[in-house]
Amino acid sequence: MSGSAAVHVAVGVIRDGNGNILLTQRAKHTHQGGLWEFPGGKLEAHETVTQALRRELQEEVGITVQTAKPLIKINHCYPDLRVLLDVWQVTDFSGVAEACEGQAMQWVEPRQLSDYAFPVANVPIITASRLPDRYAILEGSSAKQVLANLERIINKRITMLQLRIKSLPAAETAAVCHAVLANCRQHGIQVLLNSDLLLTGLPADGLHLSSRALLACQTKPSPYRWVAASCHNLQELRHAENIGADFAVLAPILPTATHPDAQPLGWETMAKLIDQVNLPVFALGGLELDDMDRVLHAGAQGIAGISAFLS
Ligand SMILES: Nc1nc2c([nH]c(=O)n2[C@H]2C[C@H](O)[C@@H](COP(=O)(O)OP(=O)(O)OP(=O)(O)O)O2)c(=O)[nH]1
Ligand SMILES: [Mg+2]
Repeated sequence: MSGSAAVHVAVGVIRDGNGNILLTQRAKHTHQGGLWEFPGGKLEAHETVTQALRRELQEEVGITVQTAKPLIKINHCYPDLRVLLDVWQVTDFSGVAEACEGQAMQWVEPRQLSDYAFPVANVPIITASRLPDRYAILEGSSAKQVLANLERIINKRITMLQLRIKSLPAAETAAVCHAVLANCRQHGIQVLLNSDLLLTGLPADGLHLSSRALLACQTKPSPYRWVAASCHNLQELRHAENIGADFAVLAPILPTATHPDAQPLGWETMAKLIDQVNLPVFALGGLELDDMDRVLHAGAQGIAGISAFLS
């Protein structure tokens, strides 16, 4: 199968006003029959992906797409078929969803997606649909500064952050981590601890591997709700994918004052790298929130940043 051209499929992760996601069940006799899916279907000749998305979602679930943004692209080789799943997040639509082809249909909370049996190619789509489009990196050169930065991040309505404290004495680091975790819990922010922190027993939501820690892992560290990894090139991205990391952060995309010596990847290389892995990837380095649209269209999950969320 690997030699034949991939079947290009437009797929919609459709959300209602409460954040629930629409699932339908594939007909028994079809490819991957009986499994649950995000509605969508194959591009017809001369159709763009957004045209196909619009047509398929009208045909299958009777809705008219008003706003959609790219979520993730998955290249997957089934034993009998190679597919390119071009997944879009539908954030606004008109009409009431109905099962136009007699298929089973459900609105499902993101955390309940794991209760449904999907085609194997869908694993990173499910992860992507549970992740935000902004991932903050919380740092600071003193306890006071870390907490002040957290305050600004909270005001930006961030829902996920990486805690990366490098330069504080051990006792102060532990105290600050506890304070950050308590504050984040209160505000519904998920916290991933950077692997360099070397603190055990903290009630965090996940682990963020430095690229060095990533390359030292042969399997996904457990038990963590989220495992993320810092990557700078294709080798690291592939390694993150191979060990089953949930997502990666790719850097630096643009020149940045924090890493003046690092060679930026640029937009084109970033898009090419992301295209080669089936993994949600946040773009980091010199980006601002205004770049979000361009970042999403380059294939990324969203923007990661230190200063991007501090203004
Ligand atoms: N729509 C959709 N297709 C998926 C998902 N995951 C996954 O592996 N696929 C695969 C199954 C199929 O091989 C292909 C989608 O084809 P399809 O059967 O939906 O195509 P279609 O709606 O145009 O159907 P048809 O006209 O050929 O009957 O992609 C998913 O979440 N949604
Ligand atoms: Mg279909």
